[in-house]
Amino acid sequence: MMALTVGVLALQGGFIEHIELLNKAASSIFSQDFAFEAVEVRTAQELARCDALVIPGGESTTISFVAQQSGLLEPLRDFVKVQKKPVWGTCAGLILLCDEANGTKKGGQALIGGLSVRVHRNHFGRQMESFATPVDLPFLAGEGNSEQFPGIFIRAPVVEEVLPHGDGPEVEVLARLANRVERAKAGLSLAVTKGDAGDIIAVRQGSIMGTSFHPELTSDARIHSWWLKQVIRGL
Ligand SMILES: NC(=O)CC[C@H](N)C(=O)O
Repeated sequence: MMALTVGVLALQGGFIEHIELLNKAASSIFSQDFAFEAVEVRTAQELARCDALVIPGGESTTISFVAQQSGLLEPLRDFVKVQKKPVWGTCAGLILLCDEANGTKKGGQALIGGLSVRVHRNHFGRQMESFATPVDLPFLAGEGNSEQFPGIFIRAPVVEEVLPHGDGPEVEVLARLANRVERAKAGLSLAVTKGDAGDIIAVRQGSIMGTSFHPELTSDARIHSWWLKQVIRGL
C-alpha cells in the first residue's frame, strides 16, 4: 500500500488550516487505498515520522523562538538541508526557510535556511497594509482550473534577491506579483506594488518551496494538490 505522511509545523500560526487543505487535496488526488496522513508536528519524534513538511504563516520570530526553546530547530535544519525532504513554507514559513532575512534585528531570529535567497520581511508594510489580490501562478496550469489564485498577503515577505546557490540546485522563480502596468490594465489597485519589476512571491529550490501569501486561508486547494503531486513524484 502506498503511504504518505505530511507534517505541518504546529508551534504557532495557521497549521490547522493547512491540515484541512492538505486533507481536501489528498481526497481528490489519492485513491481510497492510499494511506495519506496530515499530522501536527511539535517534537523531533513527530518530525521524524514525516515524509514532507509544511511550515505555516504566522509570526516567524515566534515560530523560531518556540522551535529553539523546544529543541526543534536543529532537527528542522536536518530535515530540510541534510535529509532534503520536501518542505513548503507559506509567509512566515517562507521567511524561516530563507538563508537571509532583511527586516530582522541582528541576532533576533534564527532561521532554518535552505533557500539561497534573501527575503524582505513585512515588505508591504504593517498589518493595516495587508491585502488580497488575484495572482497568476503559472505552475498551476495542470490543476484543471485556469483562474487566478486568491492571494492573501498579511504582513507578507517577498524574495528581494536570489543569492549564489553554490553547488545546490537553481532557484526557480515560480511567480511574481503583477507589476504596475499589468495591474493598471487589469483594473487592480496600484496601492500594493512598490516597484515595476513584479515582486517575487513564489520560489522553489530543489526540495524547498516558499510562497509569500497564505493559500491556507482560502478554500482553494490547488497549490496543496500541486505540491502533494510534486512530493509523490520525488519519493
Ligand atoms: N502572515 C505572516 O506569516 C506574516 C509574517 C511576518 N511578517 C513575519 O515576519 O513572521
